[in-house]
Amino acid sequence: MSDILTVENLDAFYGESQVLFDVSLSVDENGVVGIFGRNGMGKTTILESIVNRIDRKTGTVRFRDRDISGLAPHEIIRDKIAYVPEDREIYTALTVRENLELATPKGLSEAEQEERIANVFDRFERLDERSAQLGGTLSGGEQQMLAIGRGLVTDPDLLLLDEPTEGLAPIIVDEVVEVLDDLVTQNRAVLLVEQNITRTLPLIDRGYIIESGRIVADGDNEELGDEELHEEYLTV
Ligand SMILES: Nc1ncnc2c1ncn2[C@@H]1O[C@H](COP(=O)(O)OP(=O)(O)OP(=O)(O)O)[C@@H](O)[C@H]1O
Repeated sequence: MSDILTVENLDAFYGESQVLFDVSLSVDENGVVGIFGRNGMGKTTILESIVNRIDRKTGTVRFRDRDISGLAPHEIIRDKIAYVPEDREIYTALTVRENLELATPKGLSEAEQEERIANVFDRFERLDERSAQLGGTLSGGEQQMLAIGRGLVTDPDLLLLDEPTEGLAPIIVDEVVEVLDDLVTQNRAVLLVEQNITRTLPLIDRGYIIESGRIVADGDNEELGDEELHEEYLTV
């Protein structure tokens, strides 16, 4: 199967300090790929490099056959990549519906925009019930759903998700995992960054483990289920 995303020999820096070293990875069309690692290992920086939100990087990022390494973040998003960052970046003073409206691409007819939003409400009943509620008053799990919903209204071919289960109570993690499980059965590719390998490993087809900015292991979800790998690279 062909790749939707190919990252080759990526190095990334914050100022003088290098945080990614020769990272190469790929996501196949409709594939679900995970990147796992402890805090501060460089997972977010990989996603930020893909959407070019990083000051200094070298290496190549290709979306399908196109080199997108030099594109501005908004051009990358227009290229049908949605990025759901770790801090969710929802508008706390706007309602759920307004958050979704703002994320819907310009240039669609009103009917098309409405359809995109209706699709999100169909998928996330909790958001539908709270459509007039302010973003800042949602629970952590609901905010995560809204952040994912904001990605989905762009109808992306590739969804980049940064730690969607982070900071959520176990019962809410269950709900978010259910949402992700549903998402990954659709015709779109997902690149998921997580510390929580136990809960999210069943969702992925393939994955990578990162340690101090370097990929140290990769494999299918059975191979990445190895306890020794978890001990060495993931247990805190
Ligand atoms: N804006 C920044 N300026 C300087 N250093 C940074 C910046 N952002 C991240 N770093 C550093 O880069 C390294 C990788 O951080 P990154 O956020 O990519 O890790 P992570 O694996 O996503 O961890 P976390 O789960 O904590 O977000 C860390 O050492 C971090 O301190």
